[in-house]
Amino acid sequence: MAVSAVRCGRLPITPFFHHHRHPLLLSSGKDYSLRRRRLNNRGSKRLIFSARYSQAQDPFSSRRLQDTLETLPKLVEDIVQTSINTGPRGALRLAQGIQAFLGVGSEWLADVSKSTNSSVGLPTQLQLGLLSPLYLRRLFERMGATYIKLGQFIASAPTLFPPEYVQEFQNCFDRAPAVPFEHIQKILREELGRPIDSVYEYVDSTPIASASIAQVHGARLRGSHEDVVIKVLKPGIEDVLVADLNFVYVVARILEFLNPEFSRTSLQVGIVKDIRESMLEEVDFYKEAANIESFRRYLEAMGLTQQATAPKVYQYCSTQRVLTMQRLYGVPLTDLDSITSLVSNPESSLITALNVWFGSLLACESFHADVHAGNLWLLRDGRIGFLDFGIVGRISPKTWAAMEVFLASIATEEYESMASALIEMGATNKDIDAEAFARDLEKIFLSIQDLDTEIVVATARETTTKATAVSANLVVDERQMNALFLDVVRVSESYGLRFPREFALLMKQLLYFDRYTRLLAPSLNMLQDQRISIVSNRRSKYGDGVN
Ligand SMILES: Nc1ncnc2c1ncn2[C@@H]1O[C@H](COP(=O)(O)OP(=O)(O)OP(=O)(O)O)[C@@H](O)[C@H]1O
Repeated sequence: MAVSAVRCGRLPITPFFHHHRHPLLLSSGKDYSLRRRRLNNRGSKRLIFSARYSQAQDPFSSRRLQDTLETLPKLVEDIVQTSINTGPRGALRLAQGIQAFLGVGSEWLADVSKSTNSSVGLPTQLQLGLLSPLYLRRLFERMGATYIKLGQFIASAPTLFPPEYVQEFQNCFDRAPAVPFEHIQKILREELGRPIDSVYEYVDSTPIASASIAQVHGARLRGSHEDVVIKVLKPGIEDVLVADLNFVYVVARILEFLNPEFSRTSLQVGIVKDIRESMLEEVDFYKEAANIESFRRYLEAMGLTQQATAPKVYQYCSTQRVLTMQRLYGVPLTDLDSITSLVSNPESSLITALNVWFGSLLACESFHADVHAGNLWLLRDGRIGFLDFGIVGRISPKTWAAMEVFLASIATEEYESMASALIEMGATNKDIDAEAFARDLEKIFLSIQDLDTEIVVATARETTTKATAVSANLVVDERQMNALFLDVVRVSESYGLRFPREFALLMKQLLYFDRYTRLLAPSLNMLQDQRISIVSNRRSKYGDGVN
């Protein structure tokens, strides 16, 4: 089926939240586009929810204050112990931190002086100083590895952080200056325990990529002459991580001390533990290698190796700090021009990628939780390539079953089942008024009509019949869609629900996929298309499911 779409100022897009109240079916062959812009002021036009927000107890009531003071000695002891563990690397990191702080501080001052020259007052962004989402994000980028990951974690955890921060941190990019090649060579020699040229015919001195944690170089294996890439952990990164994670831990402890409500919002146990674990996993390439291998086993077991692949890992030249893997050749799935030169039907490549990924949610021990544009490729041989298994998630069948109902309910606009699916997923010990919850969810989705919307008309030609069907979709832009999702989370939380991290990881992933869909298959509705099996029918066939 050939698909083309009318561009309406932006890229032709199809919504993930397809709103079927609005489809506009037109007579065949006639392209039509309509742009609809309505007042879009979500800040002032807040929805009124019937939920009761639980009143946090005053943290400084006399009883509470007494309790809090009793925990002070433990806090001081913890902080002292953590500082001792951090050692001299703490001082070095502090110096780097001050440098980053001064850098972003001077950017802020420059912006303030520009604003004070204008007649309009100081924007809120500037009033908040370095704590505003924008400057904090810039500060994090300058602070490197831990903070960039922390920033990306904030972006992927709308259940835990304020929406303005979640949105701003979606722009938190992980690029870092390359480490000189001599340092990389030294690490390779030490890790391999033998001369580099006994393992590789050559290693390209110019890196393919350099991020905060690792650097990637192209190479060729001696003997088999296979093309590989070597991912090398940057020198000293573990020290930086230990110092930073300890610092984050201390901050969390202090926050918890000042406001014990934090412990209930799982800041302490949840966030810090999660960041600590997932970051420490990312600096252990044995873990990444194991994730890749498990994904390859899944492809093998499901007979999907003709459709998709992940790079083969060469164990004999991989260690905790060096990962040697098969070099894949292809283009990122978002590079439309290159993709159309490789395949005639980008839509079917996208459908394959979606099916393989959805299939892995339960059939594989872990799912790839970071399939952003750079990590999902269309290979020269037409297969889909999955890269970078540093961040993975694990989902229980119970959560996924509820997630399936939730996704289906978005498509069918059944708010009762949406409410019960969310209740099923979110941990709570309260009794929830499911009906009121469903009504509040409905309000959110009805509010989609207040968004800056656009109708995209797609013509889809059935190649066999040559008939042309024209359909239209109401679309919302990505940020607004995030806002919509955040509204769902916020109203759910107002009913006392707390979602597991995997819920946020899944939603983030769906938003990435939505972006690919808009680009490659504008008339495809990911949640409704029969060719995409979101509802896992393969679950029982491969025994490695997680419980
Ligand atoms: N097997 C491979 N074949 C070809 N290129 C690769 C391969 N693995 C990595 N690369 C290249 O190196 C880049 C960075 O690799 P990878 O994503 O694994 O590292 P990272 O440090 O985790 O980066 P990020 O977190 O930004 O994705 C990829 O975007 C890709 O261009």
